[in-house]
Amino acid sequence: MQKTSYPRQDIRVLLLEGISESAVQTFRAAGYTQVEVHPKSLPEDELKARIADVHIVGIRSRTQLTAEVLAEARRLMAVGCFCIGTNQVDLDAAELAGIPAFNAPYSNTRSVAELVLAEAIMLLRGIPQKSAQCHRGGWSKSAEGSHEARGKTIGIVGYGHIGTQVGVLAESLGMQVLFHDIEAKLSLGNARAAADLADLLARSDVVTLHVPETPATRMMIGEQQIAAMKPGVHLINASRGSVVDIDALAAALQSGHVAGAAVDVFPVEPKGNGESLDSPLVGLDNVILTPHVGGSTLEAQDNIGIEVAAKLVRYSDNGSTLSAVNFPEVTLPEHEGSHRLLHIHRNVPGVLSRINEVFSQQGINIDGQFLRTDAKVGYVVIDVSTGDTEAGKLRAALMDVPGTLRTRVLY
Ligand SMILES: NC(=O)C1=CN([C@@H]2O[C@H](COP(=O)(O)OP(=O)(O)OC[C@H]3O[C@@H](n4cnc5c(N)ncnc54)[C@H](O)[C@@H]3O)[C@@H](O)[C@H]2O)C=CC1
Ligand SMILES: O=C(O)CCC(=O)C(=O)O
Repeated sequence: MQKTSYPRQDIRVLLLEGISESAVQTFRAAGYTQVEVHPKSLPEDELKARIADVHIVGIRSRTQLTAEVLAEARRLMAVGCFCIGTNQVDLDAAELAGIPAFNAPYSNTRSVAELVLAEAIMLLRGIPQKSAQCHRGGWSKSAEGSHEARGKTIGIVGYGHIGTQVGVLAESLGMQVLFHDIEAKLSLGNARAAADLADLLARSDVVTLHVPETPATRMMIGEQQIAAMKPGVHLINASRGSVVDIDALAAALQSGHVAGAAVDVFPVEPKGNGESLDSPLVGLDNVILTPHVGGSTLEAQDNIGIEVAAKLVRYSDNGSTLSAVNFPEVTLPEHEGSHRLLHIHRNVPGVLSRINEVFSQQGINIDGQFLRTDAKVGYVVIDVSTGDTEAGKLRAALMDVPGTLRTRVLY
């Protein structure tokens, strides 16, 4: 069990992977002066050493916060994923260490959708091959293999925030929109749900993937699914590299069954700028390769910086876990004039009554109490009107309650 109650200027924030300056400004404006920024992810050994000393860590998609790394994070109180995907964090391990993780679920949605639509047009026109030929001194002016987007069918796998935006933009070009999702989804515009994935694959001229990385989406597009697509189909993957069998895709691009592809995410991505991409797709003229930049626009990064930093500040200052991805969500009022005790514990019977006993034994009246639980963890927030010494004593007693994972006092 860790001690994690500090004044703001003692809270150390580590931001990795070139997180936007807007995040730094958001922390500073809130009184957090110890903000360290790194342009890249850190090698695992260095990450373990650095994470041991910080209270808040901010990452993007490259840093793997595994259970092993989190075990070194003795002081860590919150994780910020300055992106949409949170598959790079062992969310269960973080929760059981009493560490909520926050992300930005919408701030780069539009950026990904715009890139995907642009790529669909480029692929339908055969522009990647034509551009590559021109770069090599070739000149092949021909309409062969070039098509308008208008009237073609785009099949969207994963009709969530990004998928629906892609659908709306594609319809504005006159495309037919088909989608497949595991959840029942409201169709926007004239989009239609496919009967199933196989139906979508058989009917689409362009297939675009917008699912999260889960056990069910790993390799969901393999040799068999690619074979089930129309000959001459185009495939776009800006979701996660694990979703597509990259060797099967490379073979289908070489055979021409898949006419073109745009790939932004890879099973193994370089650790930083300057390292090269190792992929069977490298060197294929009919492939647009991008270095995981679907969400990398200045607009998106600026918004993500503000959004995630504000969530982290709110949790640190106030205890609110609204929109945490792995934690019971509590929206809390301000606590001016009172001390706020945060108690995170394993969700087992009897903990709450032991917590309340601590207050009655010390003769302290509770001003307000908030509780949320999920299957693994309970999160109790208790406001009391006491001095610093009494709050410290209460916290010490709360730390001894069996099942306690973490406590904090907000002054
Ligand atoms: N290339 C990039 O830079 C970026 C990539 N992403 C990736 O895009 C993913 C999607 O983002 P959002 O649309 O915001 O997420 P979202 O959660 O709004 O939508 C995902 C959709 O996929 C559906 N889904 C989940 N499992 C499925 C399955 N097995 N089959 C069919 N549908 C399934 C969900 O029901 C949901 O509707 C993120 O999880 C992230 O991995 C997100 C942002 C930027
Ligand atoms: O911009 C990034 O680093 C990651 C973008 C991404 O893949 C996401 O938001 O899930």
